[in-house]
Amino acid sequence: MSLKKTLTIAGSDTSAGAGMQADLKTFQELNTYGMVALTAIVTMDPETWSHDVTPLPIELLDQQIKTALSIGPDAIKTGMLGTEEIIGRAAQAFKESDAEIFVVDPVMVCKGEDEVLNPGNTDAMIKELLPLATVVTPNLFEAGQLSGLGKLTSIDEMKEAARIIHKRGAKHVVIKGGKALEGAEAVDLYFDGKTYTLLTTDKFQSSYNHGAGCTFAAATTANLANGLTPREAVIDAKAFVASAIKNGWKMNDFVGPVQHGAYNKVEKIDVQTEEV
Ligand SMILES: Nc1ncnc2c1ncn2[C@@H]1O[C@H](COP(=O)(O)OP(=O)(O)O)[C@@H](O)[C@H]1O
Ligand SMILES: Cc1ncc(COP(=O)(O)O)c(C=O)c1O
Ligand SMILES: [Mg+2]
Repeated sequence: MSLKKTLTIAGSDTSAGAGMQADLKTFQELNTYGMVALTAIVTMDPETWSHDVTPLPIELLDQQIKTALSIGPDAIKTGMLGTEEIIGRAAQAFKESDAEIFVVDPVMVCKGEDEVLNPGNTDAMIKELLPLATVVTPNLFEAGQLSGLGKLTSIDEMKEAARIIHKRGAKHVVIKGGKALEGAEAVDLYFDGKTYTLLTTDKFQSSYNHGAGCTFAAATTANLANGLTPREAVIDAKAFVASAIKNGWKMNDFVGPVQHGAYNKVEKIDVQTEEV
């Protein structure tokens, strides 16, 4: 059987819990052939863990995309894009490809950093990426930005944001309440244009959750490439990332990555679904 091919257009997280490293590990765990077009390299100061983001020359991104498209990805995912120009290139890459699946993880901030990567990016994401997205996976903050509603604090507000983001063109929307929404459970909201469904697991006490968002979107991408419906793909991705978070580990005094292989190698976690 030939493997489905999954391409991520994303940044490199040198600590390797998030970014393209998370994507490739997840693509591999879910039996797809993972490929990368790299946008930027993120390094961390060992003393403070503050992040430096160094973009790659745009010509080099163009060359990578050309190579990757010649191999014929079945599904394309975006992660950290960083600039409006790169957002435009990612949209163009999907349009030029034969892929029918486009998963947009609208990365605006890194966990532990409160600085938005580049405020102008939000408009470019709305204009260029949302109309193409099969699934978009904002966290609570990003959903507030993409919908224009600002800070979201309740399921009702998440529903309103999902409706607006869907209207802006994304076919399926998952707003990750995750770590940011108060409560004893980790609740995400899935909207397919008709029905709102809450996806819920226990909220694990782990603060070793670096890379959770990338891992969730990468698992969604691989699941779609492997033929799951969008609803099945996001429910299974939620189970995949829940195992990864529960089994996250302490890397140093600043950060702990998720364990990308925990779903296959340690335990599977139940996801409750409820229409609201
Ligand atoms: N403590 C936790 N326990 C269980 N699931 C979590 C926890 N924190 C986040 N998640 C889940 O991990 C996924 C990524 O969410 P989140 O960490 O909010 O995204 P991001 O990394 O993009 O900010 C979501 O499915 C979310 O519900
Ligand atoms: C290259 C890169 N992409 C994406 C992210 C976002 O990671 P998360 O999955 O924790 O939202 C980070 C965070 O450090 C990163 O370095
Ligand atoms: Mg994220």
